Amino acid sequence: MNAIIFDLDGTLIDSAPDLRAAANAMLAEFGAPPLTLDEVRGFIGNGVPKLVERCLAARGIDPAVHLDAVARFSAHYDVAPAALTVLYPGARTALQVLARSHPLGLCTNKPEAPARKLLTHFGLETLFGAVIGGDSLPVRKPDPAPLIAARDALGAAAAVYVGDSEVDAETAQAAAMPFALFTGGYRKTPVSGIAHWRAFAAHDALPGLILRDAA
Ligand SMILES: O=C(O)COP(=O)(O)O
Ligand SMILES: [Mg+2]
Repeated sequence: MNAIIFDLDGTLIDSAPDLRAAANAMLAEFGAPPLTLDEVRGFIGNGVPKLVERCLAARGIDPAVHLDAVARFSAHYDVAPAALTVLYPGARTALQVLARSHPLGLCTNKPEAPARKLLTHFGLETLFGAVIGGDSLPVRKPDPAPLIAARDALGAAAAVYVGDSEVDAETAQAAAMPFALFTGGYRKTPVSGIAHWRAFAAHDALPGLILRDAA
């Protein structure tokens, strides 16, 4: 049975407001003014260390404080990652429908602890047979290893990856998996420039999109 593996931020959940809140709390500790939601949204996709690096650069803060800044960001984010975060409309139903016939996995660049906390918050943790975060392995997406690890953990020979970003498309390609692109997430470039097998703008369409070949 083919597995279906999901990205998290910008694919299942709109988490940018909480990431922004943690980023701005961290920046305030360095005496820097806040970033807008659009700015922070544009920094998401390559994991927390990269997000923090981009925040520091945007505010002209010395990159030498990076490690300290990552710890400060995580201290803010990890206590309440779901305060302002919502599931995309239709995401829960789509997951429930797909879980009836396929093993589901999660492969995100978000660290594993807050990723699991978010799944639990939304009551989704039992739907996922494998959860790989950005700190679960020594490498993160776009390296294909985390995606392959999620597939292997599900005991599946093949899988489809569902994500929202250029990084996800590159990861799926490197792992030789078909990629379904959610067009309403945090991508930075036009859909036409992102290699994909299928694309969807609303989660209600996802089960049909994936199951139509699956029989
Ligand atoms: O943490 C990030 O930067 C992005 O997380 P994602 O891989 O779930 O989109
Ligand atoms: Mg994403």
